Amino acid sequence: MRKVSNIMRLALLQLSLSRDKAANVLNAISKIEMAVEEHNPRLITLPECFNCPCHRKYAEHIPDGYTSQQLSKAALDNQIYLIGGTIPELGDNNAIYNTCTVWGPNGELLAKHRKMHLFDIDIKGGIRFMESEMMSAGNDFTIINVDGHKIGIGICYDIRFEEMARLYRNNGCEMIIYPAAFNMTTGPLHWELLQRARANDNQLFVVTASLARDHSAEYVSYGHSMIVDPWAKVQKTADEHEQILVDDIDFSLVEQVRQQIPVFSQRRLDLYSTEKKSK
Ligand SMILES: NC(=O)CC(=O)C(=O)O
Repeated sequence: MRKVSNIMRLALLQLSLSRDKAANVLNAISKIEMAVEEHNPRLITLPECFNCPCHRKYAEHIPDGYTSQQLSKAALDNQIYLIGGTIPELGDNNAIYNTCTVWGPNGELLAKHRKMHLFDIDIKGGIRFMESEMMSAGNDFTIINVDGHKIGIGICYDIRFEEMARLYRNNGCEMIIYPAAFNMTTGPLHWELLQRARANDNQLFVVTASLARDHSAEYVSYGHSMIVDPWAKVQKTADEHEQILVDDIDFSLVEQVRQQIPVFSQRRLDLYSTEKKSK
């Protein structure tokens, strides 16, 4: 697809999470409207688990469930591309997935990405989390095309897996978007580091949208939604509070860094490789 423009305006919505799922969806919709009215972005991204914790009791079918229908309408009403954070998806097999939906300006479901790497960690004196006790892992990579620009989708813990980002780069992506919610143990240590590492390794934009921090919540999110450019520079970042982060992406930076530091053509593929396996 022909590139319409090298500049794309993004809005990242760093949202608070209440205990009321419908109120969380309404909050997202009103922040989408606010972002569009004030900044006219082409693409808006919501955080991981933006409407509820990832539990079976909240799970919905996609695209027929309540949240999907609201996101579809919001994309259509506001004529935007919408990366719909994540919601717990009830799959046909009765399994639950942590799933990101992607909506086009006509309200159509362009893609859904099921978190591929489940967040199972046990840090002594820090956080223990076993996502696989509730959720199943997705098996598919997701690349969308917005105005001729290929964008890969990952979810939170997926960012730790360099091979996945590399595969997106190898398939032509200029950006990877991760709806996310790091925590107060790993956030200060790894949040920015991982984004800059993925951006640097693959010479593309890395974009994250996080939940806002709430110390009274069972899971305390780190916040700090971020845009990192292909030079691995933090282009823009939020603090920990609920907010709308807006900036223009200049995709010509991708080509610029790839030309000036041509690591991809300098790789020794005669000695090593990273390939997608067929199922
Ligand atoms: N919450 C996650 O999926 C990932 C995370 O917090 C981390 O990798 O650290």
